[in-house]
Amino acid sequence: MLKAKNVRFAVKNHLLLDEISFAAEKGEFIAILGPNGAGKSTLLSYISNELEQKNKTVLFKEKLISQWDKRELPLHKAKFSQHQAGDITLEIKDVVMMGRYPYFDNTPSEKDGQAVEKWMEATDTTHLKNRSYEHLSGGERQRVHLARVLTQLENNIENKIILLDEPLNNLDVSHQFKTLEIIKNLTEKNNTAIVVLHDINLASQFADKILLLKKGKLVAYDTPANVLTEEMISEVYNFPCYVSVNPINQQPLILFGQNKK
Ligand SMILES: Nc1ncnc2c1ncn2[C@@H]1O[C@H](COP(=O)(O)OP(=O)(O)OP(=O)(O)O)[C@@H](O)[C@H]1O
Repeated sequence: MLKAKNVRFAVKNHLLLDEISFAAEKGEFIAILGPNGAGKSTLLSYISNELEQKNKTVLFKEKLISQWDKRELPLHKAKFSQHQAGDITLEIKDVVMMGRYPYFDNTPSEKDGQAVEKWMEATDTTHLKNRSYEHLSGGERQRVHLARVLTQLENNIENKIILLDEPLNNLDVSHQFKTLEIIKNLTEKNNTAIVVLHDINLASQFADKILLLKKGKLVAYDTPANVLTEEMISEVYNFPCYVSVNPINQQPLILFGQNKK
């Protein structure tokens, strides 16, 4: 579905991504984890073809991502970025409708309107539809952009990919779980999700695979049980931890800190 082969990316002699290779299969939920500055956002932007227009190291559906038609790719791939513009002067329903821009020229169709309604409902943003964006809270803004990105992928195409950079920022616990469940539902329909997360336990609970980064290098890429070990996590995050078992789903449960006794 998506293959990255020896991805290398440098800015002014500073190597941000160092020979990273991995393959994401259809239906997989992949969480990218790693400390601040590890290269998580850079990797997500790179595989999304935002950093190097002649990128020859990322294949999406067997074709170089840089060679995809610019109008066709947004129907198969959507990206949620960490930093959203703060000065949007539109009403919320129009912000979400931006996700349908690849589908119409001047006037949205009924289908476009239905897609907007569907994903506003799912992201719990319907009640905000006539509000102006600039006055929304951080978590509300986050959910509006999530609705926009999901609306973009509302079509009959199979095996789509969604790339999300810290989608849980500013969300309360119930909206964090709702968001992860939306992503999980997409992957259960054979779409692929690659998601940058900071919460290791949520990644452990929801992801099929963890891609662990440190200083631009891929440290591990495997199931949560194989990646989230005490040795690996305390080494990568440079912080002591204890790994237990989450009684809800039997996945690794990471507890940070040191026993002071
Ligand atoms: N355009 C750039 N020029 C120079 N350095 C950059 C540039 N973009 C990113 N970096 C540096 O590359 C490193 C990786 O950045 P990136 O944003 O990918 O990290 P991250 O793992 O997503 O971090 P965080 O968890 O803090 O969001 C950081 O040290 C950052 O300062």
